[in-house]
Amino acid sequence: MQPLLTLDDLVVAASGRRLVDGVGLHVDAGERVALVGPSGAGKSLTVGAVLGRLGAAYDATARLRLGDRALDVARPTGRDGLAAVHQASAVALNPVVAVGTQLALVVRRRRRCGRAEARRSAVALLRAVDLDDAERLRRRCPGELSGGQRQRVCLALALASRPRLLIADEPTTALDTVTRRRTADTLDRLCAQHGTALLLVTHDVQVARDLCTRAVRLEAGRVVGEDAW
Ligand SMILES: Nc1ncnc2c1ncn2[C@@H]1O[C@H](COP(=O)(O)OP(=O)(O)OP(=O)(O)O)[C@@H](O)[C@H]1O
Repeated sequence: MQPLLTLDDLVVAASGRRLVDGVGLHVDAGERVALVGPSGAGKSLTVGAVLGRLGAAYDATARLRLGDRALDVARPTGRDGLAAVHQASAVALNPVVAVGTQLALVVRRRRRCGRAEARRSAVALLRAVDLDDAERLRRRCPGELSGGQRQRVCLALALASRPRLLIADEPTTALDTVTRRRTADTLDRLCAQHGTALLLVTHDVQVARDLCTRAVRLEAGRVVGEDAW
């Protein structure tokens, strides 16, 4: 079977330095893979390249495929079926628009449905990420939510497009221990429910073990090993 995502020989350089050197990995449909390694190992640059979001400061080359599509690591186009959530996702929320409205917009873009249906879907998505009292919460702007609630809204936004692959870059790192556990459980349940594949960036081996079945280990910009459990 063809992997859902294949990355081969990723090289990322900036200011004349090779920061990522020949990284390769694959994720099968519905599979959950962790990208682990110490700070500075190249995890974020690797997923940035997969998302085509590295920006002009970097020179990046690789062979990258999503299903049968070849993608360019230097541009974010052609990523249908792929969604991302990261540690700082919450800052990308529009601070002056109610979170329910932001979600409904994504739903409408994807499904071309009416406003009422999009609003119902937005509430359902907020409930799906275990946000209590979704009906009331949808009317609030991001600043009126806690950090953990905002991170869940970001997860709901990522899942609103019904991705085949979710890339989660340290999605729980900024949260306290209890909220981290709850968010990891939600991620686990939602991926299982929808058969969504997961590429999880984490430096927390326990989170990797809880959520994934395989880990690719990075160090100093190179793959140094793989673990499966
Ligand atoms: N624009 C840049 N110029 C020079 N070095 C850079 C640049 N961007 C990133 N780096 C370096 O590239 C290396 C890999 O960075 P990356 O953010 O991918 O690490 P990471 O594994 O995600 O680390 P962390 O877990 O701390 O987020 C780091 O040593 C970082 O300092």
